[in-house]
Amino acid sequence: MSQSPFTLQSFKYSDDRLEILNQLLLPHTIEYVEINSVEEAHDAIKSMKIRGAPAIASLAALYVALYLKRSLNTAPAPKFLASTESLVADITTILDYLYTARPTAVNLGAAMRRLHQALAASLAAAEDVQSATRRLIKEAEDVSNEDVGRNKEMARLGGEWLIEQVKQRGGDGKELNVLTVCNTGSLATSGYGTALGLITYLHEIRHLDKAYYTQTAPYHQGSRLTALELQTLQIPSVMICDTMVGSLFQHHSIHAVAVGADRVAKNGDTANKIGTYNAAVLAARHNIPFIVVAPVSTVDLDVPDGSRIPIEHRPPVEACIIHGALYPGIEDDKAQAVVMFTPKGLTGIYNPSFDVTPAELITAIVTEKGVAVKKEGEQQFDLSGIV
Ligand SMILES: CSC[C@H]1O[C@H](OP(=O)(O)O)[C@H](O)[C@@H]1O
Repeated sequence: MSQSPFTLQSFKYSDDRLEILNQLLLPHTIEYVEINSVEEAHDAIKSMKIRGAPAIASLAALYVALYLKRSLNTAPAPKFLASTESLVADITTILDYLYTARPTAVNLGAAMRRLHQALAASLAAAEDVQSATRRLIKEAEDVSNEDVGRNKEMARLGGEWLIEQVKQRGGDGKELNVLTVCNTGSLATSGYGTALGLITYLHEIRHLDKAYYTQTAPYHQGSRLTALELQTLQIPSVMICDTMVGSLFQHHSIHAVAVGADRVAKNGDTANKIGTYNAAVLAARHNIPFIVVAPVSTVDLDVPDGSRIPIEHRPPVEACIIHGALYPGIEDDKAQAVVMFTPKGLTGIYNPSFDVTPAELITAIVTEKGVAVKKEGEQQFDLSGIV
């Protein structure tokens, strides 16, 4: 259950065990860490040992499932399993705590809300505590189980849409070059990925020439994580520094930019990894389609536009350090290093983790339900029909 067939799995889950791949140690060290308490789950998300909007939602939900399964197997039963009401009280505290781990990615909030709703349904149906617990375990596991299937669907829909777009622009739709930002692959999801899933799909159907990706400072999701995923999948790829997007567009034929999302507002404004907005501005300047690929659960109809999306600011020190391995000697796991490349004691550091790309710069928003485009002459999307 919830075991991904992919080489790089952001987590492993079984009936009595939940482990995450510590992404702070990638790409040089593959180390899975057990998650055994709500504090460890919260810390893993907050410290970005696990990251990526869908992956953190899955991890939080699976922690709840694990906690409940272990509790059912404990003798004597823990006090909170005395009644459905005490179950609701206990789990509500856990859900509300996990929800605070990271603020921008709406998937985490949506997953926690989904589990709140399962509890409410159990109360409304006057279910006994055993039934309510089993309902909640299933709902929590479904959060993760549903992810891979929908990722494959949006990858296919987005890939086919792009091929058609390129043909309409006079190309043959083959040998496509696609730029992406950050990491949106198996490491950011329960498997296959969103924007990186689209790129993988194009590769699988032999329509991809190369995947380009930005290093994505300061956490370096591109150079540490996307690089590893593309290498593992043997997808031809080229890494660029974040500052090179304009140069890439001037000197190479790039057919699309495909990115993931942490939250998409009702009008299509999209919060994604810092640097996404830069790429979108440059894509518009070069008339390159800019595609957002994200599950429906990333669309937040309660937020009318991007100005209302909460933007996480990471600790300043994270913009001053790089995780890696000592060079030379990168074959040695013990050579893991965190290097500070700014003067000690530096102050005045701006470190937002996300930016918001306005809908007017986005060509298409791809979800598992379809490809949304703006109506002729309009600057905003109407996403009300897809959620
Ligand atoms: C598959 S969506 C991944 C999404 O998460 C990233 O953020 P972070 O690494 O900070 O969790 C980024 O914005 C990606 O698009």
